[in-house]
Amino acid sequence: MSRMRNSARLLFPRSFLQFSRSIMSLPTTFNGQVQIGVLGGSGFYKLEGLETVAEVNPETPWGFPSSPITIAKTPAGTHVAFLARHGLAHTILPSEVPARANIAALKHLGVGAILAFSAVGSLQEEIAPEDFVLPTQIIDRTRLGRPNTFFGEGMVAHAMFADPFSANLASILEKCSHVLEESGKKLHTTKTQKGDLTLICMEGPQFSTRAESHMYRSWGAHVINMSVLPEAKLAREAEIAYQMICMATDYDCWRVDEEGVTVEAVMAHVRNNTANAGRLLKAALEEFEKDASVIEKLGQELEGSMKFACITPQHARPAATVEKLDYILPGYY
Ligand SMILES: CSC[C@H]1O[C@H](OP(=O)(O)O)[C@H](O)[C@@H]1O
Ligand SMILES: Nc1ncnc2[nH]cnc12
Repeated sequence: MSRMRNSARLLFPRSFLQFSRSIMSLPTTFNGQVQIGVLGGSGFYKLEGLETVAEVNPETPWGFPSSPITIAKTPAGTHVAFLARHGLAHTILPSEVPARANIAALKHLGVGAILAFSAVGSLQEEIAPEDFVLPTQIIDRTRLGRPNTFFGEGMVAHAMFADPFSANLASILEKCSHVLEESGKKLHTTKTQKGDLTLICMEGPQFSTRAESHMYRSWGAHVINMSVLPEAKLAREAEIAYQMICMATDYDCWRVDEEGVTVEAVMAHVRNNTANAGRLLKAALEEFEKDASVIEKLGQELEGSMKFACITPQHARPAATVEKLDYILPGYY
């Protein structure tokens, strides 16, 4: 036994062994209520600085999520669920992200509000790499038919999506802009911008051509990624308040004298962005905790909306579909 342990030491560094032991001993179920969900994007694969209380990997009616979900607790007792959108080792293409399973798993844990982090290209001069943006609008440029609804299979529903993000979540994040200012970066919001901030969601995985980048700018768009859809639509159907936090990594390819965007250029800013994302999240959680009713209200923001969004009369709803939807909207149909 001790010989086995010694040979493991030779193969793996002590820190790795300690890390895997701590993961192995975590509970794999969680029966409490998780209030906040966090989706980590490129470069943001784990939650730092909070006590981890469980790691779950639920099979939802739409399959398994992108990664196991880490459940952590703040010192004040708020539970936060963290999920890595592209998997822990970044193995999932934007078009392949199992967004339905991700959102369903978070909702089933009780999550009422999601903070979704994303690396984006900037389409405007004033949004510099490493600035953050709270978008208010989306233009859908996805092309490969990513599954974008929990409905179908005999049940038809149409969710309202005119304002795809949660203004209440955004206003809490706005109060934390000092976190970015302390490191010389900006948080761009409707207030700083004096109007909407539009996020283009392209299919990828290749970056845009220059002509596309110019076209998006002519549409008045501000930032571009490959991730917000269908995530935001599914959060809406699951009645979860959702806000994306865009972290600029590059100027895409509209600046004519500059090289086009590459993964290398993106990754050069990801480390600083992830550190700032952690700080912003910590400040936002503290902001939520100043008034317990804030989180409760966020969870109630969309409550009941999907009951009335379903147009299929009760007698025509297939039992199997109702059962599936019960996972995210229990007792609704
Ligand atoms: C690594 S550059 C392109 C990639 O980055 C963004 O991912 P995420 O939103 O998960 O941070 C973008 O949407 C693309 O998927
Ligand atoms: N320029 C860009 N286009 C699409 N997604 C991105 N993610 C980061 N930079 C991007």
